[in-house]
Order: sequence, then C-alpha cells, then structure tokens
Amino acid sequence: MHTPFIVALDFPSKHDVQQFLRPFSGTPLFVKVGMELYYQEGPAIIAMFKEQGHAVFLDLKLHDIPNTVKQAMKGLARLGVDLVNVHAAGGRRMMEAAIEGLDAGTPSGAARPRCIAVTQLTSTDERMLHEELWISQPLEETVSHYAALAQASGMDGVVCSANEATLIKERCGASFLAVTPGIRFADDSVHDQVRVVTPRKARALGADYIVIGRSITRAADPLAAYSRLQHEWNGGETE
Ligand SMILES: O=c1ccn([C@@H]2O[C@H](COP(=O)(O)O)[C@@H](O)[C@H]2O)c(=O)[nH]1
Repeated sequence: MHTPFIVALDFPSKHDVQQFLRPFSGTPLFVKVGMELYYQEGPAIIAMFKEQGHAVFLDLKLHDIPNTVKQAMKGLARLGVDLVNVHAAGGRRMMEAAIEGLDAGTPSGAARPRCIAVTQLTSTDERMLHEELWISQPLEETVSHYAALAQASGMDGVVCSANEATLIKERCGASFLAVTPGIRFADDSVHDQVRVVTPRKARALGADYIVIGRSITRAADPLAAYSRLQHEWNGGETE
C-alpha cells in the first residue's frame, strides 16, 4: 500500500525536480507528474522516479474520443506508472476504452495501473459550473453523478475535493478511491484552488489519498512541510 500523501511535482524541468527531491533522498514518496513536467521531460522522468523507488501518479487527465484514449493508455501502461486519470466528462465509452487500453498495455505479470476520473476540478466553484460550463445541477450532485458514472465505467475511483469524499463513499462504496487535491494547511494561500480542505479534515471526510503541491514544493523547508502534513493527517494540531 502506498503512502496517502501524493506530492504534486509541478516543476518545469528534471533539474528543478531533482533539487527539490534532494532532502527527501532515501524516502520513498508517492509523486504526481503532471502536464508541466511530463510535457518537458517525457517518459524518462517516469523511469527515473521508478528507479528511485517512488510510486507515480501520471496526471495527464485524458479527455478525447474513445479510440485515442485507449491507444494513449496502452502506451502509459507500459511506463510502469501506478495511477493514471481521465476526465469523467469524456463519458462512459471513453472511460471504458481507457481501461481496455490499460489492460492491453500492462506487461504480463505486472499490475494494471489504477485509473481514476476527474469529477469537477477543485478550481471550479458553483458559479463557474452554472454560468461558464452550463451544468445546471448543484456541484455536489454533479460530482456524485460523475463518480457513479465513473464506477459504472470500470474506474477505480475519482479525483474530487475532500469535501465530496463522504458523499462519494456513501454512493460508490468504501473501496472506490477518493483522491483529493485542493489540500491546504490552515494558514496557507489557496492560490487558484477553490474547494480547499486541510489534511486533517480531508482524512476525517474519507479521502484515501491527498494531493498536495505548492504547500510542500514552495515551502521554505519542504521536508518540515511534509512532516507537518503527516502530523496533521494523523490528527495532530499545528500551532
Ligand atoms: O481537480 C483537480 C485535479 C488535479 N489537480 C492537480 O493537483 C495539484 C494540486 O497542486 P497544489 O499546488 O496543491 O494546488 C496540481 O498538480 C493540479 O494539477 C487539482 O489541483 N485539482
């Protein structure tokens, strides 16, 4: 079982990420590689993290026609990543195709990467959902509906705000993963996030994994910030 702390390595280059990871040397992490790093460094960065013993969430949020997603997932499965994702808004057939691609690309004897679906980005609020995206249902109901659709399509879980984790567990069951970005310490800037939750509250609400980037990667002392994350997840208070 991986650690529940997924560190978002949103850096522009391998050099920057190596500098950030230096103080963590010898500590196996669960790292998230997103578009910024992957589009610069490609599959080699994944190989590097795996050699260093880290678990990898490749967060590319695929959203395209089913065949394109299937073929892309076939390739991603060969990279040996642990977790990948799609946008649930791509629909049932696209999500099923993602799983077909992962099954086809996973080397024999290896475990298929788990695949989760983004419900609504944690930077989205109710106003944006209604006025910009023209989705008329309340945000929580939309997230819950996308989670049920993702489950029916064979997904292993969803990306959502921790605020919605309880609702999702009630609807989809305890083993359906709730992977939750938008995590902030109480005294942090929220940046561009909207649906934010503290590490301690995220756990209480039922999040399986918390995704945290800038609160760690931009901290004056990232190692201390990571320890604080563990402390608060385990119920500790920070003065
Ligand atoms: O709904 C979503 C889906 C993905 N993310 C990603 O998580 C991290 C969060 O970084 P912070 O610096 O902690 O805000 C980032 O890589 C996003 O691309 C998300 O935030 N919300």
